[in-house]
Amino acid sequence: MGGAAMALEIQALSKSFARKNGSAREVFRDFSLTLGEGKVTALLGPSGGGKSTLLRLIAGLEQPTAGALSAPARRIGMAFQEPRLLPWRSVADNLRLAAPGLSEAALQAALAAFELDGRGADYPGQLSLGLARRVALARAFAVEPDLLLLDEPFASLDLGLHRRLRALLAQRIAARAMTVVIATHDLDDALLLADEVIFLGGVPAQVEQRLQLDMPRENRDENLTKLRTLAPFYPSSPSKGDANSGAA
Ligand SMILES: Nc1ncnc2c1ncn2[C@@H]1O[C@H](COP(=O)(O)OP(=O)(O)OP(=O)(O)O)[C@@H](O)[C@H]1O
Repeated sequence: MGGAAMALEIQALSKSFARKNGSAREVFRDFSLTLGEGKVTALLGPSGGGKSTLLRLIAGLEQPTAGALSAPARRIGMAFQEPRLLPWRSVADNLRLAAPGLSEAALQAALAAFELDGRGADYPGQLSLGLARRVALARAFAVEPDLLLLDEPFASLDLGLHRRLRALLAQRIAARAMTVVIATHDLDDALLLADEVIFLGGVPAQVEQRLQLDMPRENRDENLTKLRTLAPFYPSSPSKGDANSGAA
């Protein structure tokens, strides 16, 4: 296991969508990026900038218009912007369907990791958005991924829930060796979770900046104000001005 091993190589990738008027929306043109094995990468950028599209391309859910993505054969765990649980299946069955062969002990551990003890028999319709997001994350981990793709995993949660879930995710990331890509527009998410932050911008999207974060993850909460100064060009999320990100 070499430190320089590549988890994912994106070479000269282009992706366009057809607009209703027939013109093309060019999301990526000749876009190249290499992500390191076992690293946590945050993709940061404005809404509509191409983050979800890039995750979907990496996952193989979308095909590039041109260019190539090379990734070793791997198990992919993914949590989408919307939790996308199967509504007619219990929480436990949602996990079992994603991870066939999941033992009962592993199922319970996956639920417990996201504070879902006792929720296995619930149905998605009974869950708040915060709980549904926890289930979506537990499901992504249940597959024991070596590539974990997370698209705005805390979107639309109030600040307290956002922080709590982020802290739980940080614990799970620390506990398992895997390559992680998190799309977010929240600078604090990136600063608290990532080994590297990739700032995307422009149309078509380009890498505007790359920021390596060497500080141990467990020390970042108390240093968040300092960490934010590493990206003075990127606005902190409104309503998240205080330094205490509440990992407790
Ligand atoms: N299936 C699609 N058909 C047409 N256009 C699409 C499709 N998917 C994405 N787009 C367009 O591609 C652009 C990038 O969208 P994308 O969802 O990747 O951005 P994003 O950075 O993830 O934004 P957000 O945070 O709002 O999800 C947008 O202009 C979007 O309208």
